[in-house]
Amino acid sequence: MDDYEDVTEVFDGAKVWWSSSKTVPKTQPISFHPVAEERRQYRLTFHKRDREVITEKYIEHVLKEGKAIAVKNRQRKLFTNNSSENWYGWKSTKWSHVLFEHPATFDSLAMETKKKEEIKKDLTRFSKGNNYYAKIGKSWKRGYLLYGPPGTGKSTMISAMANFLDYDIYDLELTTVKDNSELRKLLIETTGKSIIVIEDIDCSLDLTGQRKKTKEKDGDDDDDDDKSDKEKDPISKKKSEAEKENKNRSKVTLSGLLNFIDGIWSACGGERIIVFTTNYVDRLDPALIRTGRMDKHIELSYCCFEAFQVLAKNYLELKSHELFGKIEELLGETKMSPADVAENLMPKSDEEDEEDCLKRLIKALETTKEARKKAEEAALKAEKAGEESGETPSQVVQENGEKSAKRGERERCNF
Ligand SMILES: Nc1ncnc2c1ncn2[C@@H]1O[C@H](COP(=O)(O)OP(=O)(O)OP(=O)(O)O)[C@@H](O)[C@H]1O
Repeated sequence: MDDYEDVTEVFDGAKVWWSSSKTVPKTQPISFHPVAEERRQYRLTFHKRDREVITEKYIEHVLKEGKAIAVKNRQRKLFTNNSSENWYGWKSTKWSHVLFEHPATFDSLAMETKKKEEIKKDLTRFSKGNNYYAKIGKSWKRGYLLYGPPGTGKSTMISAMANFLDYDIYDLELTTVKDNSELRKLLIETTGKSIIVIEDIDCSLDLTGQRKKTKEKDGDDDDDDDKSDKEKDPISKKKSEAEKENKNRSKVTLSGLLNFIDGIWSACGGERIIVFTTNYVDRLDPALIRTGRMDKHIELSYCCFEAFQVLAKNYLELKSHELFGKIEELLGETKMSPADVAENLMPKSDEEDEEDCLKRLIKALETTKEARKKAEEAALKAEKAGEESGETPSQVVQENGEKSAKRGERERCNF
C-alpha cells in the first residue's frame, strides 16, 4: 500500500477497510543523537459481527501472505567472513556481503539429467522438511560433499543450488579463521535459509595437525640459538619469518569443525545446508564425510556427451549437428573438464559460427587425447626401465604416482 492509500477487500464474506498513514519525525538541528525514523501505520476497520473471522483467520492470512511476498522480493546475498581483526569497533561485522547475482541454474549445469533431477528432489525434500526434521528429532540441516577435478562445476553447482532454493550463501574462508572459538562465533551469526560453503576443504583445514605440531616443536628448539646470529643469517631469518607466519595461520581443527557440524547447528536454528568441495576426496578424514555430517556425496566429473549437449545448447543454441557424433566419440576416449569444453565452445569473435566452435573443440579433444597417449607411453617406458634396473614395476609406478600427487598437493595447497 502507498502512503495515505485506502484499500478494501472481502475475506470469507467479511468486508475490511485498510488505510495507511505515516508519522514523519520533526526536522532536528544538527545533533549527535540518532534521528528518529519515519513510522508507518496501517488501520484496519471491519464490522463488529465479523470480529471472529478477522481475529481468528484474517490476521493470520495477512501475515502469511506478507511473509511470502517478502521472501519473493528478497534479494539474496553472498557473504564472506571478515578477519577477526575487523570484528570490533563501530559498525563492524563478522560477515560482509554483496548481492548474489550468479545466473547458474540446474538447467545450465552440464551434468547427466538423471543426476540433476535426483539432486533437485533431494533439495526440495530438505527445504520442505521442517516438520519432518522436528518429528525425527534432528536439526534441520543437510551436508553435501561435492568432489571432482578442477573445472567440473562444483562452484557452479553451489550457485545453482542457491538459485533453486532461494537461499543466501555464506562463503567461509577457513584460512582466515584463527581458531575454533572464532569459527563458532562466525557460524552462530549465519541465518536460516542459507548454504554455508567451505571450498577446497582439503586445503583449508589442518588435517595434518600432528605432523605440523612436531615441526613447530623442532622450530621451538632453535629458540635457544643465539638470536643475533639468527638475524644475521639470511636463511635463519627466512625460517623465523616463515614460523611467524605459521603461527598466524588458522588453528581451526578437524574436531572443531566436527563439533560445529554436530552440535552448534542445533543451537543456531535450522534450514541450513553445508557444502564442502574438494578435488581430492580420498584425502579427507572419513570422520568428516560420514553420513550424518556430509549426507550426500556428489561426484562432478569430466565432460560426458550428455553434459556436452547441455553446454552446446547454452553456448551455441545447438540441439544437434553433424559434428556431434565425432565429439561423442572423442569425449568417450579422453578426459576434458566441462570448463575446458565450455571455453572451446565460446565464440571468440563475431565472425565465428557454431561449426567453427565445434571444430575448435574437436581439435582440442584430439590434442588432449594425443598428449594422454604420449604420457601413457612414457609411463610404460619408465616401467620397463625400472624392470631392467631391478626395481619392480609396481615400485616405479607407485613412486611416480606419489611424486605427481605430492606435486599436485603443493600446487594447490599452502601446506
Ligand atoms: N558442469 C558444468 N556446467 C556448466 N558450466 C560449467 C560446469 N563445469 C564448469 N563450468 C564452467 O567452468 C567454469 C569453472 O567451473 P567451476 O568454478 O564451477 O569449477 P570447479 O569444479 O568449482 O573448479 P575448482 O575445483 O577449480 O574450484 C564455470 O564458470 C562454468 O562456466
